Amino acid sequence: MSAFEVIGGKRLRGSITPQGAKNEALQIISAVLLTAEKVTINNVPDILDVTRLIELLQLLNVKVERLSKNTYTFQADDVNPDYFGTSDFRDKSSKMRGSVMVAGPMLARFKKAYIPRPGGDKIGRRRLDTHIIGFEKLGAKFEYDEKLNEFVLKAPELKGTYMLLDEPSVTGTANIVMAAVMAKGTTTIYHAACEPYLQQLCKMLNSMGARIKGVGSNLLEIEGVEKLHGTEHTMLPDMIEVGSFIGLAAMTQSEITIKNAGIKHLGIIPDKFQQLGIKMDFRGDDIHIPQQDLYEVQRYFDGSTVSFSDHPWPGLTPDLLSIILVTAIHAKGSVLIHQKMFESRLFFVDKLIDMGAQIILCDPHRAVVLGLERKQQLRGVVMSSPDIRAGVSLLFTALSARGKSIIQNIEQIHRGYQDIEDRLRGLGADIKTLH
Ligand SMILES: CC(=O)N[C@H]1[C@@H](OP(=O)(O)OP(=O)(O)OC[C@H]2O[C@@H](n3ccc(=O)[nH]c3=O)[C@H](O)[C@@H]2O)O[C@H](CO)[C@@H](O)[C@@H]1O
Ligand SMILES: C=C(OP(=O)(O)O)C(=O)O
Repeated sequence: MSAFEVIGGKRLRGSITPQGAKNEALQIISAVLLTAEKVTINNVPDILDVTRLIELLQLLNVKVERLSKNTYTFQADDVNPDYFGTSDFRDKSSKMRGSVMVAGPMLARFKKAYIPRPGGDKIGRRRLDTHIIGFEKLGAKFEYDEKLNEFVLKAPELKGTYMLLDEPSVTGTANIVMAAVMAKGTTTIYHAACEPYLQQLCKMLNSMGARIKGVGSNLLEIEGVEKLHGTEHTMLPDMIEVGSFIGLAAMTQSEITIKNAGIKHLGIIPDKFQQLGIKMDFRGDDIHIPQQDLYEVQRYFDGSTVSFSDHPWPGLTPDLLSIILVTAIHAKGSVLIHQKMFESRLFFVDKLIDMGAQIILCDPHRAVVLGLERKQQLRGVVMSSPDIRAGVSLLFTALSARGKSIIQNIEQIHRGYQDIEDRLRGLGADIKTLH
């Protein structure tokens, strides 16, 4: 297994361009199964989870052509649904969360779907109830195979209906939308997730002939159509990468410009980093972060301590809380980080404490960070990346620490960050891979 070796404490400088969005890519690439016609997708991030999903589609007999590093065409005109339900499919699905989203399109087009236990980050319970209940409401029958740990769904006919989701699950909403676009009649989904990932999925489906209204809200109305046709779609810049790079600039006291950041799709993300005291200028679609020796955390109007907690869109995405946590380590002031959705995403603070950070883990969901105000430096240590966002947070913390750090298990980071070593080196970081 490879590791990064990082010599920290250097200021970085330059420009960096975010990749196409990981979590959008997983939805969009699954959606190519909904038509027999050709679909062209631009700005596909070259990351492990995407490569694995594309491999899964190829095994389902989808024709895949790579036109350039980040542009692909897909044609699902001769799909082999028998690959579903094989042990190879189960094995490959268990390596990423995104695999769960081939179920919606398969159900819509081939009347049958298998959902083995998906992979993805081990960050707490990640139930699939919203997906399964949504499919059931559309008319699918399911069985759960306890031995194989797999849901088997059958739906000779999907029928539109009203549903109020138990929670606005991101992948769950995407799956139900994809199952509903060719169902008979109208499907109404209330309490739907509405992240930019979903807005982009709906936009793409509408350009394929679907009839989805309410895009961007938590009330979607989908009028079923007979069939969908081909299209061309371009992925948005990855908002989690944009947030990550803002944190990196501040932590390493660097001047960095994030090019083509997709500012209008970032929602509350820039405001949250501004609350940490980080200055930024918006120049067209670029975000310029000036070099700042110290940033001071704001307080609420009543003078109380600021807390950062996750919330479904348009609230703060849970995927940025680990980055916000490590960014707060060097700040002037204290913050509470409250990770509501996942119960195992904060344990990586152990390693940060080893490095010299002042953090109190109150319980699995809450941590208080007492900013060091640049009065103390962090020291490099050997650590292992537990999940994708904690991994990149540890990497950036290592770049802000004195001396050498080793970050093991970097496959977790490569799941979601394209060419991260080269891109950081382009900013002047001292980083190399140890094989
Ligand atoms: C491939 C992909 O797109 N993964 C993202 C997707 O995962 P994913 O779609 O798996 O996440 P879900 O939206 O289903 O929910 C994640 C967890 O949060 C809980 N939950 C969810 C909504 C809510 O209002 N309250 C609540 O507690 C769920 O029970 C679950 O345990 O969305 C997550 C939440 O933004 C992100 O962290 C993941 O990066
Ligand atoms: C939790 C994440 O990914 P996944 O859902 O693919 O595990 C993430 O992208 O932060």
